[in-house]
Amino acid sequence: MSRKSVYIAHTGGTIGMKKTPQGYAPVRGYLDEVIRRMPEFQLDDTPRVVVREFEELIDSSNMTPIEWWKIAEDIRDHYDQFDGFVILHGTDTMAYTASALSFMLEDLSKPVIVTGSQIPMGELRSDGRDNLVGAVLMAANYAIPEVGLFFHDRLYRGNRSQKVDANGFHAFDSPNFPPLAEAGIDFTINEHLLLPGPNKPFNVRQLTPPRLATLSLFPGISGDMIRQFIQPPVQGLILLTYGSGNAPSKDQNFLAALAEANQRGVIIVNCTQCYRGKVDMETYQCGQVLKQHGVISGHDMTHEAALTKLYYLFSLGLSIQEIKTRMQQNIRGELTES
Ligand SMILES: NC(=O)C[C@H](N)C(=O)O
Repeated sequence: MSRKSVYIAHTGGTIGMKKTPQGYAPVRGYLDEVIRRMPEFQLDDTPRVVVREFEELIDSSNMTPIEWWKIAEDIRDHYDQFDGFVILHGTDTMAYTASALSFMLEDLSKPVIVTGSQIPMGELRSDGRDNLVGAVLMAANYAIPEVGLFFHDRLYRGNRSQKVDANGFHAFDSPNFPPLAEAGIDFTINEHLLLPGPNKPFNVRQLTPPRLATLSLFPGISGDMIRQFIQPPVQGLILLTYGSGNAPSKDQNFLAALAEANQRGVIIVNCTQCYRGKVDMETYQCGQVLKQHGVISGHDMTHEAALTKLYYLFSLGLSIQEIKTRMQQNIRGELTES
């Protein structure tokens, strides 16, 4: 059997950072060198890895759809030459990038696994080594036709994942979907959870980012605040609501502001503020009013998935009605249809 090969794209993040007088910052040429020296990659049965460092290494707080496109293009350009792909990325916006890539990489048949670390690779207690080796082995050896996020011994579906701990090593979770795989003494792949492989050739979709916004409800929010927030040119809003999708039902000004935006063609998607569970706008009157004023359900999507899916659907050039319909349907395993 020929040796497997994995392409590693290094975009930045703590994993490749060094201490500077201004705090941790990415350093060019550093991580490539560290990986080259790692004994794990000298073994005969470890996959062959090629590391490509991005021109500008960034803290992932600086990620935008422009960087997502650079990552997607890079995968496209190397797609045929490698068995799998690992994206080294900062943890802060890793779940957004994993979600965005899951939509942008259409008809994916090879693993694309995003990972990073909480402590830089060059430091004694770094979690980067385990995360990198685990991600590379998953990407090389298993038929995972989707975008995953590997962290602290677990592989999560990219568009189901969220950063859940700012300090701990168990920094990610996918609250509404079980892990796709676990790394113990053996790797356990939950094959029944994986997406089916594609029946069309791989394609990469560039996003033409619409003007989107996210707003989290809080006691005391007013209709005027909402109205200001969703002024034109905003085209879509992810509304983070209470519990199973509830909002203040007695504030007519608040509801009118939503209805006006809906009339203008703004797509308002209801996602819960809760860590786990789904939106159901039928259960409570405080949910039903949102539906009556044009808000659509985000079901059990993460906020990251809902936002990046909206970016993606706008980029397909669909009508507002079609976008609303497809937002509420499963397209990449990001949503559980009930
Ligand atoms: N652990 C990390 O990677 C955090 C860093 N600020 C980043 O997201 O780039």
